[in-house]
Amino acid sequence: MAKIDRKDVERIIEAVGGKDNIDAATHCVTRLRFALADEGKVDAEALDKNNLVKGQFSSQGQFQVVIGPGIVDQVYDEMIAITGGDRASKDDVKTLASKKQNPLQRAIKTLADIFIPILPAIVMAGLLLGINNILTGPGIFYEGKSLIDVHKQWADVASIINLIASTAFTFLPVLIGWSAAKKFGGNPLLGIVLGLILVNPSLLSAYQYADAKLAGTVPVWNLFGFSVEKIGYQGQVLPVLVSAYILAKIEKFLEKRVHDSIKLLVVAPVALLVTGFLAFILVGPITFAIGNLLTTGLTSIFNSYSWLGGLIYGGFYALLVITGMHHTFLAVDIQLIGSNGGTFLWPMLALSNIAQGAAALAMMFILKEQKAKGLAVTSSISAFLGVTEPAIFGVNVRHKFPFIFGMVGSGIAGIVLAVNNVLASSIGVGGIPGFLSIFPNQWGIFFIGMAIVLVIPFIGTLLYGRYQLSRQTNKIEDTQDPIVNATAESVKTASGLSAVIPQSEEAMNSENTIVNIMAPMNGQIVPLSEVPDPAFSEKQMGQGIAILPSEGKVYAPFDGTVEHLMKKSKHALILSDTNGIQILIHVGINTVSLKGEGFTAHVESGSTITKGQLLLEFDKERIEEAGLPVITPILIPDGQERIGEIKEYDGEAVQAQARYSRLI
Ligand SMILES: OC[C@H]1O[C@H](O[C@H]2O[C@H](CO)[C@@H](O)[C@H](O)[C@H]2O)[C@H](O)[C@@H](O)[C@@H]1O
Repeated sequence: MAKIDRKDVERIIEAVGGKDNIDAATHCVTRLRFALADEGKVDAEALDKNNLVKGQFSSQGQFQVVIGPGIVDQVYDEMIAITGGDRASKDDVKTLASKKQNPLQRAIKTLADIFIPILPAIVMAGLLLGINNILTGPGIFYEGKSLIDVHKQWADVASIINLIASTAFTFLPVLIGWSAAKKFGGNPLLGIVLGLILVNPSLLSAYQYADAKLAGTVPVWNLFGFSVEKIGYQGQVLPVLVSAYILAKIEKFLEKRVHDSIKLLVVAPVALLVTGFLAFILVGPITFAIGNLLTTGLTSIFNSYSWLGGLIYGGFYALLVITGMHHTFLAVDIQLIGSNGGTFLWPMLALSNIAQGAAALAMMFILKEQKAKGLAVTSSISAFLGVTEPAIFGVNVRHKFPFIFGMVGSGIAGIVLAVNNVLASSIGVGGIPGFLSIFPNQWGIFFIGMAIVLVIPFIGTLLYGRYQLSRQTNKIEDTQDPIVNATAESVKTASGLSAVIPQSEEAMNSENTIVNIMAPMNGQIVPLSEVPDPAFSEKQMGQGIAILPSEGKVYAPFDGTVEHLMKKSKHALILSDTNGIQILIHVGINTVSLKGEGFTAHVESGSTITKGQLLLEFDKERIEEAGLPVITPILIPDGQERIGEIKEYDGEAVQAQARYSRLI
């Protein structure tokens, strides 16, 4: 194990602004992760000059100093010894780091954190409302009449479906109250009660408010001569969000101050009473007005510049998905439905899903490798059903042009929808089933949009992909590697690159020792530059390749030893072969945050391994569900002086067969 110079560690501490600038520090298998009080104090130049530092960058409020596998834990230990600081967990650093985000970033994240947990309930309700739309919409099956007008025996079936479906929307403040109270650190049960208070049936429903206001029949409470409107907040987002924040604050305030013996009697009743009064007197009326103002503003912008709005939202929605910001718009959709009875944003979301699916599907005809083809098909089906991450991260972004064609198709369809003011009556299942949530009288135009997002991304991707493929094939024929030709059988693959399968390992031997490292997993080999993490893509720690795994298994690429397996998270392994050559296998990106969930290790640090042995299993779906890329960098960390040259190969990875690199 390499020895580190304490002075270098001291210089790192100095370069990140000194001990006092470090709020918390932790490390993963490759880097130190800091929550710094002031990132402005970082001396990037000094870090660059430091012998231990391979790279540095800031992401989501965390400052990361790339050290490399094998020594990062030593550097961390030394740093803790020097600073006398506490060892922090990754969560501590994350929490502190999130405090470094600017208010807008924090607000976006808070909204997403509140709405993601309630998404399944809303989507289920939207799907059922869609079925109800089909049963009750006139003109779908019969001229001017609905299905239940003609087949009256179905009327009550539709009525029950409607009741089940509309419940989640009618009582939406209850769902938001639960999720928001949890997020703000309060008691979720009190959040539910708060939501129930805001939609209590004895209040005038928000849906009837506008008519009652016109008729002058809005009921009021008289509080010592002061009138408070007795209205509910059905379908509203802001009143319950703000009230839940106040509730959690009061609750936490009381929790700290009230004696344990009377907590039950005091905390919840006082917190709810104060919040309830504030909600009806102040928060409700103000936020109700703000919510309506925002939706009126957004609607009038879309009415005035509908084509531009459609182009921007439709075109860039898939980019929002990449950043995870898309869930924030759920709140806007819900507010639009609550205030206007329909949302013009959600139909574009549904078509954007289809566009990315169509582009991924076209890749099935471009890619040659069977597993990559399989991924293209399955991920496109998922996108057609409303979940696009597998298509976006697994196929489209990786090849870039399918993603762009998806955005182009979706932008054009967005214009068509926006100009025709196509509305969704609810949040439904995105993608193709999305039509169920569109008002049936607008299905025609929605289906035109659907045709656009099927045809443009599909044809565009197919034609451009074929053109690119033929160009690359020509290039390969001109520039084949003579060493490879002399010793191995070259196979042209989907990406037009060369995957090399050696005829025999002996055939590769020369005077130098050649270490052939076999692929540790099945999948598609891609260049490190495609890994969405600069520590890997910029080769800050070493050379190597990345594999898009087709299954969740890591095998031993050679005979040797497990030098290190991340104990808790199990997401990364350092292996060394019998010559002492070390490699790092890092399953997915930021998967350390899963804390081992979805990972099963079959070896431990120090285990002896034989080529082809199953080392680790991971649940690809679990990683993708968490919104994390499953792409797996495999590195030969820098600093191994015995290594002369590293050759990297591209193409299909077949565990223990396809050679992905050799060291001379
Ligand atoms: O916002 C409502 C929609 O939410 C989901 O879709 C969105 O989030 C997915 C997961 O991040 C993402 O894959 C998809 O592209 C987004 O549109 C849900 O799957 C949809 O059914 C729902 O309408």
